[in-house]
Order: sequence, then C-alpha cells, then structure tokens
Amino acid sequence: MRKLLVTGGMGFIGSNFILHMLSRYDDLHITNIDALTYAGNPDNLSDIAHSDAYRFVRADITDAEQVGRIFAENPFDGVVHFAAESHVDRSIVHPEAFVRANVLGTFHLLEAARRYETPKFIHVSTDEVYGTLGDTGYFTEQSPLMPNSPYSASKAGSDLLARSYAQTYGLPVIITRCSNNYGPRQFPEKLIPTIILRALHDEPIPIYGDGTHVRDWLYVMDHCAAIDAALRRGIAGEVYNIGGHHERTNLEVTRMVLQELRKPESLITFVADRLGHDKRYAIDPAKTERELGWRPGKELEQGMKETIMWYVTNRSWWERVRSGAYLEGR
Ligand SMILES: Cc1cn([C@H]2C[C@H](O)[C@@H](COP(=O)(O)OP(=O)(O)O[C@H]3O[C@H](CO)[C@@H](O)[C@H](O)[C@H]3O)O2)c(=O)[nH]c1=O
Repeated sequence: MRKLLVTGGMGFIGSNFILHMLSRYDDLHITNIDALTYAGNPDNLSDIAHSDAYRFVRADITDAEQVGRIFAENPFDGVVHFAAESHVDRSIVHPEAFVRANVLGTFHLLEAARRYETPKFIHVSTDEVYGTLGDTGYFTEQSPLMPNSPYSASKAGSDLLARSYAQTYGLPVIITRCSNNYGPRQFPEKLIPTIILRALHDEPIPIYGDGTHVRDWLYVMDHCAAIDAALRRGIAGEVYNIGGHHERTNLEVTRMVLQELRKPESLITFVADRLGHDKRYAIDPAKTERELGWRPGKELEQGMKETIMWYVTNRSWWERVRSGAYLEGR
C-alpha cells in the first residue's frame, strides 16, 4: 500500500486530484491535510469521507509543530503539495497571508520531508511565477522567474525554496507549474465560476480592464493526470510546465459561457483593471509531453460545457458556498 500525503486537499485542485487518484489506484492510501480556510470545503470530498483509503486531518502548514507531528506519525511514500493561498486579487489586498502560507508553509513541509526522508515531493506551482508574456512566445521551464503579484512572488519564493532543498539536501523535489485551471468545485472567486454563477443569476459579470488579457485554460482533471504522471515518471530536481494549450482572452471565454447558457452579452460589465495585471500566459508543452508522456485531453469547448453542467446540476454545492453555510462548525 502506497501512502501519499496531500496538502490542501479540500480545495479545488487538491480535491479533484484525490478523487482522481483514489478512482485510479487500489493500492493507495491518502492522508489529506488542510487548514480549512475559506477556500477549503469538506463538501468537495464528502463522497469519500468514510473510505478506508482516505483520512482527513485538519492541520495548518504554517504551524511547524502540526506539520512535524503528521510526518512523525506516518512514513509517506510521497507528498503532493497543493495547499496555498491562490487568489491574485486577495494577495493585492492582504499579501501577508500569502507569504505565510505559501513561503513559510512550504518551508515547513520541505523541512519535515527532509527530516523524514520522504522519497518524493511534488510542489504544485503556477505559470504566474514567470510573469507576463507579450502577444507572442511561450513560457518554458527555462524562462526567468519574474512574478508580478504578491501571490506569484510568494509562489516563486516557495519554488526557489523547493529547488534549494533538491540542490542542497538532495530532497527528491519535482516542481510543476500549471496554467489556469477550470472545472468542477472551483471556488466562485475565480473567473470561470464567477461568469457561470453570475450569468445563472442574470447578474453583471465584472471584466477587468478591456478584457483582452489572455489565459491558457487547463481542465482540472487533465492537470490531475499530469501530476499523477509526474509522480510516476517525473525526475527529481526537474520542473514541468503543465498547460492546456487553449489560449483565450477573458472576453472570449466569457462569451463562450454566455452563449452556452443562452444569456445576453449585455451582462458583461467592464470594471477597473487589476493592479499589475499580467497580460498573457501561455505554455510551451514540449518538455512535459516528452518526459512525462502527458498531454491535455479535454477540448476547451467540451470542458466548459461539462463545467457549466456541473454548476447547473450541483446547485446545493454553490448555494452552501455563496451563503457561507459550508463554513459552519469551524
Ligand atoms: C475574478 C476575475 C478575473 N478576471 C480576469 C483576471 C485574469 O486576467 C483572468 C483570470 O483571473 P483569475 O480567475 O483570478 O485567475 P488568475 O489571476 O489568472 O490566476 C489563476 O491562475 C493561475 C495559473 O495561471 C493560478 O496560479 C492562480 O492561483 C489562479 O487564481 O480573468 C476578470 O476579468 N474578472 C473577474 O471577476
């Protein structure tokens, strides 16, 4: 039985990853640690809450003692580290929380993995550490780190710490850097669920600036499959970029969702631009395709239809999020 520690497993990508892994492997046990901050939602994993292959421990990675205790109790065969403050707009208002969770939290995990000689550590990061692109070109794993927001700077800091643990201590760390994820269970502060939920309610959809900013959209289950591949085939000390190969402007994806829901474009409302707003992200997938044998499988139009359908049919999930009911008992 392989034992995996997943951090931040109650969040959007972490919960999809746990569901992916448990549906795929019989010989796996997952311990999920999550601090249950606002974006950690136990509803995401209610279907497996009582599974023998799964255990949830509420723990905060900013607390070194809590992290140390988890590692002392369990020898893990691998760590997949998702836990992070992830929303750029929040980082502009409250940067400190991002430094604490993303830099200090990652440091505590790396230290524990070093002390207990964990044989594999996947540090899940973001293409935002590379900063912004102009109208052409792609990020490769060699692109310089030029983060522009407190969020991406904190992730770049954690990436560099992870790198240093590989170089200095030989900790078998792999860093993955993904583009913009979308799919089921995404917290409604992000662009895609914002569009879907506001459109369903006939509410104005805020588009920052002129809406020409470009993101590379990656279906969350494709991302999970890529991390799975990194666990199995990734080389320690390496970085792998994970992109969806679907570049669209924010206006294009907004129109796509509105069309699918048969809602008018008049819902689009241009608002003040995000400070330091990165213009464009796009990923050169060559290394990841070659070394991990992975490529994104989901077409954007199909993935978007399925995502919209998930929100339409899982009304109680987002009603509990919107009302704050999912936070009860914390
Ligand atoms: C929430 C919101 C966003 N936007 C714009 C800002 C961005 O250009 C684009 C996507 O915004 P967000 O959904 O916040 O995602 P973005 O800032 O690109 O960052 C995401 O993607 C990154 C990967 O690229 C992850 O590392 C981040 O954790 C994740 O939050 O849409 C709007 O125009 N209106 C909105 O209401």
